[in-house]
Amino acid sequence: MKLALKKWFVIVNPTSGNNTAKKLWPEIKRLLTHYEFDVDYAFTEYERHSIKLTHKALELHYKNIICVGGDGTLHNIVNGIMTQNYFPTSEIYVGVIPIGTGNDWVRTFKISSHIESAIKTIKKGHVLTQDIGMINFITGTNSPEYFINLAGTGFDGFVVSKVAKMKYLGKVAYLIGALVSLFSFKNFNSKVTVNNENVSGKTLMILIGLCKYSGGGMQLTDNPNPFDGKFDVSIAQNLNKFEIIKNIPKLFNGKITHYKKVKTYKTSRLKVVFKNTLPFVQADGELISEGNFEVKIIEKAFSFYG
Ligand SMILES: Nc1ncnc2c1ncn2[C@@H]1O[C@H](COP(=O)(O)OP(=O)(O)OP(=O)(O)O)[C@@H](O)[C@H]1O
Repeated sequence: MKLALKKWFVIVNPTSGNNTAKKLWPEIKRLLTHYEFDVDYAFTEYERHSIKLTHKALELHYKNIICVGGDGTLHNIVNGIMTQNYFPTSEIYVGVIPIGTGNDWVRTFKISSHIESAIKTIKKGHVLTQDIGMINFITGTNSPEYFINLAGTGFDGFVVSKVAKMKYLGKVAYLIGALVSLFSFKNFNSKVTVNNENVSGKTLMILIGLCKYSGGGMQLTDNPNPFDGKFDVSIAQNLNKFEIIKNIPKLFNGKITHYKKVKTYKTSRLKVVFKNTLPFVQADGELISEGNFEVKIIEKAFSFYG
């Protein structure tokens, strides 16, 4: 078997950032060579292909992976890392060259969206190891889904389903997606079990955060720390359309968590049970499924250059 410990495997999602990754790849490759990275690479050919490419890279003993794409590509690489048995997950090192629409995860760590600066960050070789979230659906046969940034359900998942069709608009797609969703989304009934407390009733959305930003720069959880072994959870209760519109600036400046109908928690696990309707569940901006679920933290599971 090929031993590739000092080589880098680059996973390129050509569709990221409205297909800009494909156009930028020759320049990225040139810069990687300039900074003396010894790379092999593969383009993703279909949705979630990064999971399989990650498995393949690890099978070939590449422990250094570079993600060229957005939050969705990184999410899939994380799911590839968490579902393999070749190496302990924290001993696999990921570098990110952000070419997405939202690029939310990198904002927390101030990894630049400028290609050469992002490559320099990887070259510096400074490794951080953060916590990962694991979602298990209680009903159905879904295998666990892992997330690195933020998972959510309700209005949040509904917006993600709308945004998927409008990413050609760029970062503003998230805000427009939220406004469009206002007219069709209905609050749902849920019971959230968190820190031995049951929070029941009409709910707008439930957010489970590890890092600070989502939805193209929104700050929806109170004070997330990806290294403290805890999620920052926000439960937005029965907000009406007027209250949502009034609070739009607070979605971006982080003050939404201070609103009277938003409850916040720090916890390492929680359970969400729905009554009647089953809203979409999203993880790192990717729609994953519907249904009752449990979430727990896996401490210090993901290592990256930052
Ligand atoms: N070859 C492909 N064809 C179609 N979809 C793909 C392909 N490769 C990957 N994907 C899917 O593309 C989706 C979006 O990728 P990604 O999130 O990286 O870009 P983005 O949406 O522009 O960025 P962001 O999530 O930061 O806004 C992912 O769900 C991934 O599964």
